[in-house]
Amino acid sequence: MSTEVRQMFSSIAPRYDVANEVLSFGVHRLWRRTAVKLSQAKEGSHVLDCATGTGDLALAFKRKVGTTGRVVGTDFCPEMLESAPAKAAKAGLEVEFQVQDAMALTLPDNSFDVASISFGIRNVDDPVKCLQEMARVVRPGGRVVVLEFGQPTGPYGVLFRFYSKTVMPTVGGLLTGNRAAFQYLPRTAAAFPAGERFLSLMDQAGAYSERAAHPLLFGTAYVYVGTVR
Ligand SMILES: C[S@@+](CC[C@H](N)C(=O)[O-])C[C@H]1O[C@@H](n2cnc3c(N)ncnc32)[C@H](O)[C@@H]1O
Repeated sequence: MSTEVRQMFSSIAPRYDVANEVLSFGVHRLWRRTAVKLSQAKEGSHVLDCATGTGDLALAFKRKVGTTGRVVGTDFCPEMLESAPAKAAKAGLEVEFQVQDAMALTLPDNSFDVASISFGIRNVDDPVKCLQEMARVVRPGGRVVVLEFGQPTGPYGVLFRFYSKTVMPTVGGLLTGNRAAFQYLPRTAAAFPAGERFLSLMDQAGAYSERAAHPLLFGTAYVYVGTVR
């Protein structure tokens, strides 16, 4: 499974940012800023962004933690990481990027104030293991922040499902040449536990003293925040 996921991201990597910008109408930027705010990261904080892809959330964190802070962005797909260092350099931000599997990080215990993952946790083979691993590298009292799609309900939900099932595969396919990836991504978003159901995964991880779900845009996405025991 993870080999297939890696290959899929590898094939869309060069056009990932364009597709993300177009398909989200730029809203992903606002959601990332909300995730950074809810993490309570501050000047000087040490942050790990898992499944960082092309690095957008890592860059948003670096803007927050400043030159005295440290941000490490990791992903298990080297092709997704390829454009990240140049993006960081262009923005004048110093961020380290490493190839790492979010379920088996080769980083020491308690070495970060915050660990994050955006639109990545639904792609890992074992989300509970990933939540444990992220908590392991965060100091007690630090935070794990997850940004992930939800399943909005009501009339907006109907519209959103239509958009995900028809517009996304067509436009994503045209932009990246991989229509199947843009069928897979909304399909996994529709099936992945959201809201209270995701909070139970955080409980199963057994690593958090507190956890909360913050819905964004009528539940189109959520920011989940866990305080590490
Ligand atoms: C939809 S992209 C999100 C990228 C980025 N975080 C963002 O918000 O744009 C999902 C990313 O998760 C990565 N990924 C999936 N499973 C992973 C794992 N087990 N370990 C590390 N990265 C993983 C993929 O390579 C891909 O870059």
